Order: sequence, then structure tokens, then C-alpha cells
Amino acid sequence: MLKVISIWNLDHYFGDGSLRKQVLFNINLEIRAGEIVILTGPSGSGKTTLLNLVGGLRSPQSGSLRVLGQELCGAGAERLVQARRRNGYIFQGHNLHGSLTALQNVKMGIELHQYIELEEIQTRAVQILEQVGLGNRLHYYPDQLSGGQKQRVAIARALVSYPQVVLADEPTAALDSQSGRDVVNLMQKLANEQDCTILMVTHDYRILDIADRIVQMEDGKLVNSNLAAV
Ligand SMILES: Nc1ncnc2c1ncn2[C@@H]1O[C@H](COP(=O)(O)OP(=O)(O)OP(=O)(O)O)[C@@H](O)[C@H]1O
Repeated sequence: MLKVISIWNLDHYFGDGSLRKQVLFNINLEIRAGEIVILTGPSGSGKTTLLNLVGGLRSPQSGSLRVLGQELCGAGAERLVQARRRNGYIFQGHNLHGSLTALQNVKMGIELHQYIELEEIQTRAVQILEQVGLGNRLHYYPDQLSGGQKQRVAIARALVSYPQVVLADEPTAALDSQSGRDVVNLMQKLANEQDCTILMVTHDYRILDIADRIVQMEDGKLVNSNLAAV
């Protein structure tokens, strides 16, 4: 099956000179199309760094990191920007624009894709907000929505452009147990419908069951990438 993400011998360092510090060590990981992979491990073990490298939010320095066939190691700014545009992102703090409504926030998720007509953008944005159960909250601003509702808007925004890869960093951290469960169920459902691959960082043991595979990190290394979901 097609490998959507292929990582070989990836190292990563922060800082320069005497402050240079290695934070990722010889990472090897392959993720197939449609897989949901959870990245877990102690604080500071390198999960967010790895996720950001896969997303093109940082430039990989050594080894090989291919996403959808594109090599990101050694990629220039332009190739990284293109790579970022192909992914959907869901972060812990939802990162919605406070001055935009739910609908406007979601529309921003596709406006970057200039080949899509304005009318189509509107239709898709409304449709996906209905799918996440917010059809009656289209014109609400983030501070008029609950934490779970905001995170559902963020999911809608991440998935509205039908990305092949979705990267999520602690998407349930700010949510109570029921809202967290609702949010990941929704991610799983939409990902199945759109056949996209999800790489998710989480400490939330309550949601591990949605993973096809759980990958554990410790001190910048993958310690187990073949655990079946619990
Ligand atoms: N911008 C940066 N500059 C320097 N060091 C950094 C930077 N970002 C992360 N680090 C260091 O890299 C290591 C890995 O951090 P990272 O945030 O990837 O871990 P994590 O597993 O995601 O942690 P957490 O679960 O607490 O979010 C840590 O030692 C951290 O201090």
C-alpha cells in the first residue's frame, strides 16, 4: 500500500555552536495511506518536533523525510510552503481567529487553494460544519462557542480542503472527557470518509483506541512503532 509518510535516519538539532542540542535520533517510520497513527511518550521526548518536521513547519536537516512523495530534507522555503498547504492541522488551542465566525474560519481552510470557486468554498464550508454538528452555529464567533465546539470548527477547517494528511497536536488536551471523545470520533469518521492519513500527538490515554498504530517516543528516539491499538 502507498506510503504517505516515509522517514529514514532522521536526526534533528536545535541551537548552534555550544548550544547545539540533538533532539531527534535516527527516526525511522513509515505510515500508509488511511492509517491513524498516534505518537505518544513523555514530555520533551520530541513528539511535537517530529510532527512539525512532517508538516513542513520546520526544515528537516539530515536523513530523509518524504510526505506524499516529496522530499522535505533540504527543501527550500517554497517547497516547505507547498508542503504545508497540502496538510490539515489541528492544534490543542484550536487556533481559530477570534474576529471571524465559525463559517469564515472554515472558509480560510480552503481559500489558500485558489483553484476552488468562491461559491464552492461557501458550499463546502457549510456542509462540513453541518457534518461536525454545527450547522446552527455558522455565524457564531469563537468566544460564543464551547471548547468542544471550537475544536469541532478547527477539525472542519482542517478537513474542508480534503487533505491527504492531517496532523494533530494534542487535539483533546483542553477538552473534558466526553468532548474529547466526540472530537476524536469525528476525526476518525471524517478521515475514513475522505481516506486521509492522521498523525496525532497525544498524552490522552482515553483516545488511544482510535489508532491503527501507536508509536512511542522517549528521549528523541522511537522506542516502539509496531504496537497495535489497545
Ligand atoms: N524551538 C526550540 N528550540 C530549542 N529547543 C527546543 C525547541 N523546541 C523544542 N525544543 C526541545 O526539544 C526537545 C523536544 O521537544 P518537543 O516539544 O518536541 O517534545 P514533546 O515530546 O512534544 O513534549 P510535550 O509533550 O511536553 O509537548 C525538548 O528538549 C525541548 O526542550
